[in-house]
Amino acid sequence: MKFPGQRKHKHFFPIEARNPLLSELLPQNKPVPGHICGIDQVMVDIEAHVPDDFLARHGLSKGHSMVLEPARAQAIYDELLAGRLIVSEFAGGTIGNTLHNYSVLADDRSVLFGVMNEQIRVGTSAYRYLCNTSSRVDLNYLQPVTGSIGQCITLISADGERSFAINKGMMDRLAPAYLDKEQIQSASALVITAYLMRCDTDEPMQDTALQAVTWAREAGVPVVLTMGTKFIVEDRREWWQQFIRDYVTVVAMNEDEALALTGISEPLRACERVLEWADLVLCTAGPIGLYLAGYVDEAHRRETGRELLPGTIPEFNRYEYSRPMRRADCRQARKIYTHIAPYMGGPERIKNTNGAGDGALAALLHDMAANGYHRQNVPGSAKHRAPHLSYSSLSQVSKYANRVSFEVLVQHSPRLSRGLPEREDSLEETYWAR
Ligand SMILES: Nc1ncnc2c1ncn2[C@@H]1O[C@H](COP(=O)(O)OP(=O)(O)OP(=O)(O)O)[C@@H](O)[C@H]1O
Ligand SMILES: Nc1nc2c(ncn2[C@@H]2O[C@H](CO)[C@@H](O)[C@H]2O)c(=O)[nH]1
Repeated sequence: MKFPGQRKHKHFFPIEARNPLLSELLPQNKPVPGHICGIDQVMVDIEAHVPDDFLARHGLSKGHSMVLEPARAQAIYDELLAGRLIVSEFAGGTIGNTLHNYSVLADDRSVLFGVMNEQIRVGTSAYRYLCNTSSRVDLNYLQPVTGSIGQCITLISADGERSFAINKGMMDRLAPAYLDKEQIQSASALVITAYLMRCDTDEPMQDTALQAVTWAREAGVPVVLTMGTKFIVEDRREWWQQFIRDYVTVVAMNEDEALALTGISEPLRACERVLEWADLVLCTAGPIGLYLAGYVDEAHRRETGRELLPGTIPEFNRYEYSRPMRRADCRQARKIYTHIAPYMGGPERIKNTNGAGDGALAALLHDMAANGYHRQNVPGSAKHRAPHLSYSSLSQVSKYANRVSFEVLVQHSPRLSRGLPEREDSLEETYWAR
């Protein structure tokens, strides 16, 4: 596994160096490998650039994701095709993107649970999906189906905002029998999306997701939930709050989803509320940057070296140099927060914002998985005197997450085509320099 973020040499993982002392301490000479698991509605993104009246004409809501009747989705597709407006067909799905980006950033294995066409012809959506997925994403557990994976018509407006119209195909047909308990219970994290819960009542996806989170919870594997779109949350706010209380360790959302979930529009206050139900919160806020919120035990808190920030919670970033912990692992839990403005003030030109949030989450997952990996391989390290959720501080993770979002904004697809530049050897120093 690569080190999360790009740091100076002194911070690099010692475990790859084959330290002879370490080899004696550990029964095995090879580092124990880690992995993360995710469940997704397997789909491709079919991207087209359209004026806003196109969305209005087709009854689509800007910025959101709607599942359409197949005939309606087909009509949109045909119109785009006739107008030669389709620019690409690329692997998508919010969890597929997150796992792919995780594998690219961490150079580590991730396991995707989902469906895949039993027979694949060159050039079809299923073929595109496989072509555009990192070889570090393990696709061996996919459930074969007769029928197609989903198609997500991704409509990009002039301002870079994206709206989704989905032709679901067989994407919600994933049955619990195609999960692997052992893989889930030995993972560093299980990632799911709220989208999984909007399947039809006769489709198994919701039950499958519930089975997976139950197994993860049983084994103490962090469950990471990304909210998807505000509409899913708005419809069942109480249900989601209870779901998070019951199963979820980390919530990832943008400020609209935060509002839908908590009724609070200010991201910091919304994060504070979500901390009543979960242990760690990532809230992206477009051009405002992003917030991370979590808990630390008073005995392990670390004060920031940056200036204290004003906000609805005054000096909220005071302990942002702390590494987050589960609330239940703290003797005296304290809420901690950090905020970071967009990397380098944001890109000069945003290609499209699709997947910027997924990118930030992949970075957070990388740091969490790195912590598990390090704990397994160097269990006696001072880093693990307390059970932290991440390897780095809240502040450092936010920089890394933001840096990855930036990389997604300046490229075309939500999936990273390569990792971050190796020579960016210190985030601290290069962070604000253009
Ligand atoms: N207009 C912008 N200018 C500068 N940075 C931006 C802009 N939009 C997004 N970002 C960066 O990308 C991150 C994530 O963006 P955003 O809040 O739009 O995610 P999202 O809505 O969850 O996206 P998606 O659902 O497509 O993955 C932000 O925290 C910020 O760092
Ligand atoms: N799993 C899933 N992903 C979606 C849905 N709608 C949009 N997305 C994905 O969200 C990604 C951006 O976050 C895009 O690449 C889309 O493929 C949905 O209903 N389910």
